[in-house]
Amino acid sequence: MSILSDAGPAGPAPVDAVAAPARAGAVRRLLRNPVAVVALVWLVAVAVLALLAPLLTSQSPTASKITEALAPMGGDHPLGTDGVGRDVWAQLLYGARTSLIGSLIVVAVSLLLGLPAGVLAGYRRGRFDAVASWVANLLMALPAIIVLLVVLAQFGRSTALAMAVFGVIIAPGVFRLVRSSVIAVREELYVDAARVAGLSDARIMRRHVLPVVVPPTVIQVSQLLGIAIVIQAGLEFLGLGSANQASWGGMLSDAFQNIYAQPRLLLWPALAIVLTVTAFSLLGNALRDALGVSGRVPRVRRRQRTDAPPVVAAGGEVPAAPDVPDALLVLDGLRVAYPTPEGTEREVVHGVSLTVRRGEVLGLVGESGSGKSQTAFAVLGLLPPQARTSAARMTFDGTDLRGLSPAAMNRLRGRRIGYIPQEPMSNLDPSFTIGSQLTEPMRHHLGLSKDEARTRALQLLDRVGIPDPARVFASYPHQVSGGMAQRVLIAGAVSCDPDLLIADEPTTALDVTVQAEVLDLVRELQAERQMGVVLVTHDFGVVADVCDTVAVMRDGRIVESAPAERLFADPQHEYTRMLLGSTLEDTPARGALAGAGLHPEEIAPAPLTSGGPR
Ligand SMILES: Nc1ncnc2c1ncn2[C@@H]1O[C@H](COP(=O)(O)OP(=O)(O)OP(=O)(O)O)[C@@H](O)[C@H]1O
Repeated sequence: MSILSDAGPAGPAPVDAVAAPARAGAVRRLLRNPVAVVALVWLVAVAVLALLAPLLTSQSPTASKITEALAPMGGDHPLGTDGVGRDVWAQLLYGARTSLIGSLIVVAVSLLLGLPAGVLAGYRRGRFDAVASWVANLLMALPAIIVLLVVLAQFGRSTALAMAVFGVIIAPGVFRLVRSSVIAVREELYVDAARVAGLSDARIMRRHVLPVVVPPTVIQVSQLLGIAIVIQAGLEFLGLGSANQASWGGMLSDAFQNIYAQPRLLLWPALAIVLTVTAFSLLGNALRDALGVSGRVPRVRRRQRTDAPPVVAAGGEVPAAPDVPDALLVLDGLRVAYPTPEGTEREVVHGVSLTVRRGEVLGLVGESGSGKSQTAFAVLGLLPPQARTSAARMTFDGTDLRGLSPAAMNRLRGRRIGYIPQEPMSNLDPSFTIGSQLTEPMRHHLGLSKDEARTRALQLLDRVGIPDPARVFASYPHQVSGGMAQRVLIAGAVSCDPDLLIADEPTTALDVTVQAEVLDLVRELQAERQMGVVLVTHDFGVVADVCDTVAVMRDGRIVESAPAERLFADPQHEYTRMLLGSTLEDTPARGALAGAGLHPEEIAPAPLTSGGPR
């Protein structure tokens, strides 16, 4: 086997030169930002003053003494008294409590409603998403202040109640943010890779989805805290807060009534509100910088391609999969269809039948859009939720894959069915080291301890030709080359000794010099472990190199399937001949090659004209 050198197509992995992942050191970066530090100091000071209020003043914030109204600063009243003789310092301290508790109620309620609903709607989609989005839109359409006035009129003047209701009203903001973050991340290939590795939804959520959702949510929370303080002060200014509770809004209201007699009364609550709200806002901005969140929803991946012309389903008999005694994978009449905006369905796989035996490499070949990946994803149970799949038979080692529960499918994927994707980089989560991504499925499926999984991962990295396994184990995906990342994914795909390997154009995204080495590796591992392999490709050169049998797909159908040598020597279908012709357009005609007794491996690898990297 030829071993890939440390230098991939992009040169040696520049481990020291690359930036640390956004997650690591976020707190350090935050604390290095002077604006964030000032904002934090102010907010902590307000919280401490609010907490220690009873120790910092002996005055009651609500006891009015009309004889001491508008008293100047000094003596028992360091900041003087208001229009009805209440101590301003005590009101400021206890008012901070009211403001902070009120804004915490808003955030707690909005997170409690928006966060789980957003995660569930974004991850599961379907009916729950439709209903939750509808409710969110409805709530957003309600005029918040009118709703608050109605609730307070109905249930009495309670700041806590008003803030809880306000939390419900702004929960759709949290819901939408979380939902769109989850949708974006669930479309990422590395989440599919985690699913293929057999990780449960809960684990994928904890490991891959939540880390993406948390940073924007934390930023939104800091903004919400500021907004809640303003809203609360507004309600209290209007006299809608609790009468027996000191508040900054109530202080403002009193100050306005005495603006000519004692204008300084306006100063303290105004300063407290403005500085606290500004601090929350600045902290939010600093958090965004520290966490490296752009505020932009990450790009949705490109699996949902609809660029191919519509396939018109034609009649015709679908050849049934022959009964093969040692068959590992049997597909009989597999169909995949998608709903169209017009309310009809568009079938993209029209009754595909094929069989893969143990130890056999089947090449699934055809032009772009011919349905190769849809067929492979149907076996893996990874089609988008809107896809409708049916088949007369779809078995893996005797297990019926149709209607298998998600938990049972998870147990198969990763453990008994491995998957090598087409784009190595997008299939590795950038926030975790390669080691942790390799060991997780082994610990989950094989029950290995952390150390055992590490040892096995290092052996696998060595086996797939990575020269410095320990370094790559500790690296993040962006610290290795594309060729090495693909080797890592191959190591991951075979890590639990699967019986079937599905490789979806595993070399398309790689430099041409690395392609042959990766194919060699797949072939070697297949032979060592006697795995059945489905190799999706648009490249007859790859087929000639690696495959035992070939199924040629066109417009969602298999038009010809035969042992590789026979197919190259004597293609039966006109389309196969056309594809071979386009592959070999600069070489002698196929008949001449066959006539000259050439072996398929002597055919120069060349991509089909219509194929290409995604
Ligand atoms: N989510 C989807 N909704 C609707 N149609 C889809 C969706 N995903 C794929 N298709 C359609 O299914 C057809 C087959 O796509 P598939 O990805 O299987 O092709 P392919 O042969 O693997 O092509 P490539 O070599 O480019 O990967 C295409 O016409 C594509 O537009």
